[in-house]
Order: sequence, then structure tokens, then C-alpha cells
Amino acid sequence: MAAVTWRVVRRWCPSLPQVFRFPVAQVHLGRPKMRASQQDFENAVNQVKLLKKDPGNQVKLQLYALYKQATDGPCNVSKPGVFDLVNKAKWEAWNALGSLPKETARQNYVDLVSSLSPSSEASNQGKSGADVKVQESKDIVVTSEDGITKIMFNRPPKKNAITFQMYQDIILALKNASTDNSAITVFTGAGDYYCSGNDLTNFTSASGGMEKAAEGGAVLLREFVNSFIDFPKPLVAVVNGPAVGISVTLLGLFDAVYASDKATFHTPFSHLGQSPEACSSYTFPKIMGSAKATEMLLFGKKLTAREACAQGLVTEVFPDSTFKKEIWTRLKAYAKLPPNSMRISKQLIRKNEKEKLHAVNAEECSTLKERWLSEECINAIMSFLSRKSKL
Ligand SMILES: CCCCC/C=C/C(=O)SCCNC(=O)CCNC(=O)[C@H](O)C(C)(C)COP(=O)(O)OP(=O)(O)OC[C@H]1O[C@@H](n2cnc3c(N)ncnc32)[C@H](O)[C@@H]1OP(=O)(O)O
Repeated sequence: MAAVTWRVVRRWCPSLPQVFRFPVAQVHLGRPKMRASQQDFENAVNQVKLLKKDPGNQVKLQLYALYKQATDGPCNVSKPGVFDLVNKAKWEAWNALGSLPKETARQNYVDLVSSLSPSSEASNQGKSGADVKVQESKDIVVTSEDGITKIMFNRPPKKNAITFQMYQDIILALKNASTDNSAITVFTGAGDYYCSGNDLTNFTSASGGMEKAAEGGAVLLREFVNSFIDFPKPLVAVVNGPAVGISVTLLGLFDAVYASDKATFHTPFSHLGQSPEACSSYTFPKIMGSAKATEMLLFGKKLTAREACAQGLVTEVFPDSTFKKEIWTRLKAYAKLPPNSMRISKQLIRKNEKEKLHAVNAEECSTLKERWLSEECINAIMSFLSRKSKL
């Protein structure tokens, strides 16, 4: 969906980037402002085509937005639909520039391109990844410290339910984490919940009707789960509280799952008129045997952390009072192990399963697309939204 390579992008348009929002207000342009001429601007546009190193999605979005502002003025087109990820991100970047004058945008574009010159590219490479907030996103917070990239669900008022935007943010976070200088990647939740699963308003609030939403949802889900199947480094879940739906099923694709004794694991798909996702129709029977997987995936039995551990879904359970301290101490030690060795070992473990996992993911997504349009599912979601039912 968003797999546009930098080479293709450069050919497509001098300043076109890929996806995802970025905080335009945080654009730092190092040099004092001088008036850039039209010629300076055109030179900068040409210079972008010659860049050897992909400057990353955020910079590409900045370049796109500034280019459009400098040439067309303030954003004057309507916002693309929720599933048109690339164009929506571009629109948001351009629109965020508001009424910035064309001349200023032109100057900022020239300054930004000049900051991407080979010398500044080289000077950026030596930066350590310590304690850095690596991705700006309201509901998904990504930080990197002590060799660990932490991806945190950060929507406590909604029990960390996952919106369409959050799925996209996580795809990007995993993409970045797969090549950053951390050794392991960890998911956890802010507040009392780990995550309450898919945001049940995702489909009801999407524009363009249920069919289009289901179609787009299936595409997004497939890409989202693929990014877990293919993630190359050790992937660890720190389950700080209750986990529901897709946040549970995904655990079958993690390399280790550590849980507080306050955590619970619940996959109420039948209650919701839905079917399993994230390859759990394959991983759960493999992990816990088909009888126990049936209880969870068909009958929606909620497991305590200790039960989930006994069934092999959870690696180890900790008392909640010491959970955070113990687990982060342990993970910091693991993150000091030789990263290449860990990556290669993971690859050996995952290699023989990958093809199967991708096939299962594809089938689960197309099954779910049908389920989302079923009366059983629509009634269940409406019932939750009208507060008639809760899990
Ligand atoms: C496109 C990819 C699709 C992938 C397919 C994925 C499928 C799944 O993940 S299925 C599982 C979906 N999740 C649920 O069905 C959970 C629904 N939530 C609940 O049953 C409960 O909220 C609870 C048990 C999680 C928590 O109950 P409680 O402690 O009583 O707290 P509240 O119900 O008052 O929740 C606070 C606040 O949060 C909102 N909320 C919680 N979960 C969700 C959710 N999954 N989707 C949307 N909103 C959620 C809840 O509505 C409350 O909001 P306010 O009323 O505005 O305060």
C-alpha cells in the first residue's frame, strides 16, 4: 500500500514523499533566513533528485509540503479518504503549512535541501540512538533507549483501542525499528490496559460506507500483520494489563511475552460476529493445542496471565508490584547481547514458517472482510456502541 521506493518517488516527482504525518511545527532549519531566488529553488529541486541517501519519510513529507506551498500556495484540494494513506499523509503535511507565504516556503525548501547535503548526511550517521523519541504520533509513542526500541499504545482513555491511524503508525514504527540501531523491540501499553483491541468505531466512522471500509480494513490489516511476520529482530510484549482482540492474537507472532499478574487475555470474536486474525487460527492451536485454542478463539474464554502462561502464550508472569522494574532490568540485559546473532537466530526460527504465515494472514483477512459486512458483526458493534453490551 505504502511501498513506494525512494527511487520511484524521485522519478515520479522532484519532491514527492511516501506516507505518514509529521509535526510540521518542528521543522528546524539551521541557517539564518536569506531570500531564495526562483533559480535557487529550481536548483534545490534538482539537488533532491541527486540525493544518494533516502532522507526518510518525515523529511520527504516536509519537502513535498514545502514544494506544493512554494508553487501552488496554501492547500486548496479536498482531503483524501481514510484509506488513501499516501495522499492523505501528503495532504496533511501540505495543509499543516496553513497560509505560509510562497516565498517563505521556497526559502524553507532551499534550506531543507541544503541541510540534506552529503556533509550533513554524514554528520547525522554518528548520532547515538540513546533516549530519543523517534516517532511523533499522539497515540503510539516510540522511543529508543539502551538498545531497546519501545512502541507504546498511548490512548488510556479508550483503553488503548487501536484506530486506523494507529495501525498505520505501528507499521511505520516497525519499519523504522527493523533498521535502527536497537537490538530488540518491545510493545507495551500506557495506563491500566495493554490494549482493548480494534477500535470498534473504526468501521462506523469511516467515510464511504461499510463495504469500502471493510475492503480498506482488510488491506490495512494484512499489511499490519505482515509487518509483524517479517519483523527481523527479537520482538517482545510487555503486557501491563488486560489485552483484548488483535492485541492478544498478535502475541503468537512475538518472540517473548512477559505479563503482569493483572493482565488478562481475551479474544471475543464470536461475541463480535468476527473471526480470528493475526495468524492466530494457525499460531494458537500450534502453541496451546487445538482444544485450548478453540476455547479462546471460538468460545471467547478469557485467560488469566497464569493460565496464558501455562498454555504457552505467555513466557513468564510477574507480580504487578515489581513487574516494570524486573522486566526492564531483564530486557536491558538482553539488549546487550550481540544483535546480529539474535537476528540470525530469529531468522532461523521463523524461516520455515514465513510462507505459511503469509498465506494464513491473507486468508484470515479475506474472511474478516466478509464477516465485517455480516449482520452478526454489525449488530454486535452497534450493541457495544449503544452501550448495550460490554465484554
Ligand atoms: C482493521 C483491523 C481490524 C482488526 C480486527 C481486530 C479485532 C479485534 O480486536 S476484536 C476486539 C475488539 N475489542 C472489544 O470488543 C473491546 C470493547 N471494549 C470493552 O468491552 C470494554 O470497553 C472493556 C472491557 C475493554 C473495558 O471496560 P471498562 O473498564 O468498563 O471501560 P469502558 O468500557 O468504560 O471503556 C473506557 C472507554 O474506552 C472505550 N473503549 C474501550 N475499548 C474500546 C474499543 N475496542 N473500541 C472503541 N472504544 C473502546 C469505551 O467505549 C469507553 O469510551 P467512553 O465511553 O467514551 O469513555
